[in-house]
Amino acid sequence: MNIRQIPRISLRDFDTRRCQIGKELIEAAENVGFFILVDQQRPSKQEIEEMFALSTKYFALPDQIKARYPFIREQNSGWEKNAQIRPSTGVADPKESLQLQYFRRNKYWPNDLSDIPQFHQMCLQFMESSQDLSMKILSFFAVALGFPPSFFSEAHDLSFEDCLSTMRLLRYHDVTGKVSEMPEWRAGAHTDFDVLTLLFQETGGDGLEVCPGREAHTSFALGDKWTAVPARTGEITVNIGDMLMAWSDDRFKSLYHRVKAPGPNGNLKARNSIAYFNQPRPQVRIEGPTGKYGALTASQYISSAMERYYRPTKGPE
Ligand SMILES: O=C(O)CCC(=O)C(=O)O
Ligand SMILES: [Fe+2]
Repeated sequence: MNIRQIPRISLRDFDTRRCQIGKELIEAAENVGFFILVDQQRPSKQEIEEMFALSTKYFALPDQIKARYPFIREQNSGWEKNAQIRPSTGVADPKESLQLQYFRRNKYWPNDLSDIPQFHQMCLQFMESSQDLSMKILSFFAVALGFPPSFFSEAHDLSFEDCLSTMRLLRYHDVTGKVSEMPEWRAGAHTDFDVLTLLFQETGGDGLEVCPGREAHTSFALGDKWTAVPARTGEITVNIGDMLMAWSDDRFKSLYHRVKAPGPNGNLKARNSIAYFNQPRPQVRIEGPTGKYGALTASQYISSAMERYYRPTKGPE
């Protein structure tokens, strides 16, 4: 398979067009694994712009302040800078990021940012609207797999104390004057280990590329045919993660993706993105309808994936 086009799916008039939207989502999940949502009600373009403005303010804070909540691997929470070494490249992504897990919001989020007092509240709201949209999408996938429509909403219920869904604010460094010293990739090739990722990009921040052709969630399938995914503020790039590929017995595809660094004539300014990773509650059993793979709990799946994903991660700098 050699995709040249990432499907664009309009969510306009969601309630009256449910059937058509569901068909398009399932087709995109089966045949591609990446798609772009447009015309969604929430998170609205304005909410997304406000979130990017908040993220820019956060990353502009001095490193000593951000380092008060350092990345802790066991908790998949906190701030890192130049510390995530992707196994595919062996070098650290030139970026900084902050991971916020919904259920750890009281202890592990920066709740003391005097320059950005609205930080906690805005992140919370953005996660909640990302959650609602994710569950709408996942209800179609649940039915397609023969599960009840609420199957994934129950597995990802944010009202429980332990739901692992995570938002990640990302900022890839400004490379003005430094192009020749920078690694080729802003984010090295990887798959996401969650169930479903919503990725928010900003116009001007191109570089995301995907590699089609992965047949099993256990395989690497790193080909050499990469397709660019355009970055436009207000649209939402969605991709299937490894856990959903496993849960669907490999029917829905979790693709390798990466972020290419700009060349000398590209946009050298910092690139922001925001990811919302849907991860189920730890004791949920991941087992597909045909039983192709043995059942694992989400907690077991995430621990082994974190090991692969972050194996060589350095401590915070
Ligand atoms: O920044 C991007 O566009 C992609 C980020 C990503 O793939 C990730 O954090 O898993
Ligand atoms: Fe990713």
